[in-house]
Amino acid sequence: MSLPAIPSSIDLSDLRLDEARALLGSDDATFAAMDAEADPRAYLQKVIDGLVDLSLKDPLTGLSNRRYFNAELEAEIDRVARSGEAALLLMLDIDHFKSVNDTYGHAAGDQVLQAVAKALQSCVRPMDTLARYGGEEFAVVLPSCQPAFGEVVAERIRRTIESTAIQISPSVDLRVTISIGGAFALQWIRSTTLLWTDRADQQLYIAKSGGRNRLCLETQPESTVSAEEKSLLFGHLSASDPAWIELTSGAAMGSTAQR
Ligand SMILES: Nc1nc2c(ncn2[C@@H]2O[C@H](COP(=O)(O)OP(=O)(O)OP(=O)(O)O)[C@@H](O)[C@H]2O)c(=O)[nH]1
Repeated sequence: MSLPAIPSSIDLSDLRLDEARALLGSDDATFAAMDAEADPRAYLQKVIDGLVDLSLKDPLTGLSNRRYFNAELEAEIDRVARSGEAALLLMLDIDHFKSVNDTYGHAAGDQVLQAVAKALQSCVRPMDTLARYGGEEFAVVLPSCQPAFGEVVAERIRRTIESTAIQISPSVDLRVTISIGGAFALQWIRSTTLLWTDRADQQLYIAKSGGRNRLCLETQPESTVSAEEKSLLFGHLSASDPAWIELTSGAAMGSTAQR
């Protein structure tokens, strides 16, 4: 098999199917017989890494893509249903982005998307998942996020974007704003990614129609688990047990809505 020159990074659009099939079909003896300089194993590994990246990341911004984000959201729903911890989903949409494209061109629009993605990354914790959700819309899920903290983070994001100068040419710096809608996970209840994102999207809609460059967070929904259900779930704990005190306190069940 003749191997292509081994590039330092793989552009998957250059990969020919017969080459990929030959590499995948190679056994150890074939690899051993190949020119050591060409290092087909490294090439194959780069192809695999490239395919994994492609399936999980948005190529323009390098953020997680929607597919990966939805899987993370699903996992967070599961975690919240089991632990009752607070978790916040934020949907973020650049304001009047069409006019950036219309005025400065699509390439400049792409630069703005990349700059916004970078700025957003600087505002979130490593444990948060940030994604390009589509077009000019981003999403972030924040595990272990109490309402007061969520509001602070969302406001920090809004201000960071507003104050970021984006250089699209040597003489043009742009500034854009972002609208943010947020919704907390339903604690102790297994919801769906669709219902959760719908609730956050409704808040985003309110932020947009309220004038843009603002955030709207849904108040944390009351837990629908009654005191009786709680005692069935955690009845094995005594009332003086610290775990019971934590579980039945407002902080654990998120019964108060803070804005
Ligand atoms: N440059 C660039 N533009 C994109 C990309 N994806 C979507 N868009 C553009 O994003 C724009 C979205 O426009 P609208 O949905 O009208 O929203 P908007 O102008 O931001 O207005 P509001 O959201 O209501 O504030 C459209 O012009 C799309 O072409 C992309 O990958 N690159």
